[in-house]
Amino acid sequence: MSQWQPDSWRQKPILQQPTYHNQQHLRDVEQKLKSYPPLVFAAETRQLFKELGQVADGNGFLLQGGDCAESFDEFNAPKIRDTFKVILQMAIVLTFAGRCPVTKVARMAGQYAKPRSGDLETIDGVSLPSYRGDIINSFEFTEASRMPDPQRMLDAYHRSASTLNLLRAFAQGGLADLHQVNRWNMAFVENNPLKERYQDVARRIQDSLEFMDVMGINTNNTPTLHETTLYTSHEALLLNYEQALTRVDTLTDKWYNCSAHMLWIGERTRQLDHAHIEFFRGIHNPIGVKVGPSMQGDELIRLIDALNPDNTSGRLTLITRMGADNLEDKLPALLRRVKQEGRNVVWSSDPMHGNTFKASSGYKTRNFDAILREIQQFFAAHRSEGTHAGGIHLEMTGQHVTECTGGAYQISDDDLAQAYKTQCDPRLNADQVLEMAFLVADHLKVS
Ligand SMILES: O=C[C@H](O)[C@H](O)COP(=O)(O)O
Ligand SMILES: C=C(OP(=O)(O)O)C(=O)O
Repeated sequence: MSQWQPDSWRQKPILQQPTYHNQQHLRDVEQKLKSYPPLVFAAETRQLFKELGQVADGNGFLLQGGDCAESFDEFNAPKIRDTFKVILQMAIVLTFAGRCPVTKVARMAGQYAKPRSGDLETIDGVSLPSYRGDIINSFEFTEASRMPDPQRMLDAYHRSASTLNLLRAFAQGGLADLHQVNRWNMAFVENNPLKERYQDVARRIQDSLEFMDVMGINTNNTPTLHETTLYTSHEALLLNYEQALTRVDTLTDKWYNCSAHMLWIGERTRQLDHAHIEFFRGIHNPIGVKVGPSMQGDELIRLIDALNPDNTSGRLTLITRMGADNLEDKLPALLRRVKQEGRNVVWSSDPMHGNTFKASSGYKTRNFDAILREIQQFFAAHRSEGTHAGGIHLEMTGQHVTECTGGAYQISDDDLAQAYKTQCDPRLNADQVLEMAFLVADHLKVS
């Protein structure tokens, strides 16, 4: 195999990239980004690697979630805070139910590039380049807005830095206090139409916290009760940007992509002889790869070996996104094969991307029950194959959008128009995603 360099991907075929018209501008932006500070520190990514190693070995759970695509226009503190809060609320429920550590990884602070099914979008007979995420072009449907602009990489970098700064402040500065997080959960349950269903778990968490208080285990003497660690992640799709933020760690002399702690390769760009696999094989971060319903056992083993030749636990997370109607058919054989071949991976379920459809109202949506069904089948498949259902990966927001149908508030096709804000795929809203956590908790208890 030829020698890896941060730019060796440039010799390979590549999909889902923009065509920049001003190549000099592109080079200038790349040079500037290269001179900017890294967004994360390599030692932090090694800590995440270690935690994911425990998940791969069956001793933990990965909760990964956030926007489908972060947006430059919706870049504000309440939005960041609300998603942060809801991730913590979910994590407390899952930790309690699973009796195991939950590693929290946000799709935030860099989730700006989107692969698309088509290169063009057509509205009223006018065809323009598809929106590919704010790091590339703008959502507005005009010729100028849809033109890829390298400057946007710098804008994405600065927004990612600010987002990360606020997340770190929330994580260490008091907003992550477990008592506080539990109060939010109690309020969620109290107001939920299906509160009887969720009350029991919420009350038992409350009792545990009260018991710890009585025993003198409190925020004054136990940092884990008022601080947390939230890692960041995104799809490393736009390799010009990712390369510019890839640096040699001075402590280990190894290459790390310092744009986020964890990066993943999408379903559409994971061809073995293509650029994304080449780029990912050389970075030392923990990485993910999406696994859709077309994946075959032999191909999966080749993919695992290309990305994790040393078979290190924690390096590779396989994020399955089969669709609720396909999972039972497709996943068990892959679980069996990977187990037989002794490969160490984290198995995580993305129940969103295989369950998208167009509602009668015309909106692209997903239904709560299909999402839940895919997660239930994921747990069932792991139970029957004797493997570890290691995590979930959700497109979600802490805000009260109406993008996915169903849930306790029974969002219907006709309700979607009320607050449909996503620029790409539909997200579970704050209530739906918390309900999901309470329902997933039932599975963690028995798995
Ligand atoms: O998030 C994933 C993809 O970017 C998205 O599903 C593509 O959507 P499209 O099929 O509308 O292009
Ligand atoms: C594009 C995504 O998913 P997939 O590659 O699975 O379609 C995503 O998670 O944003």
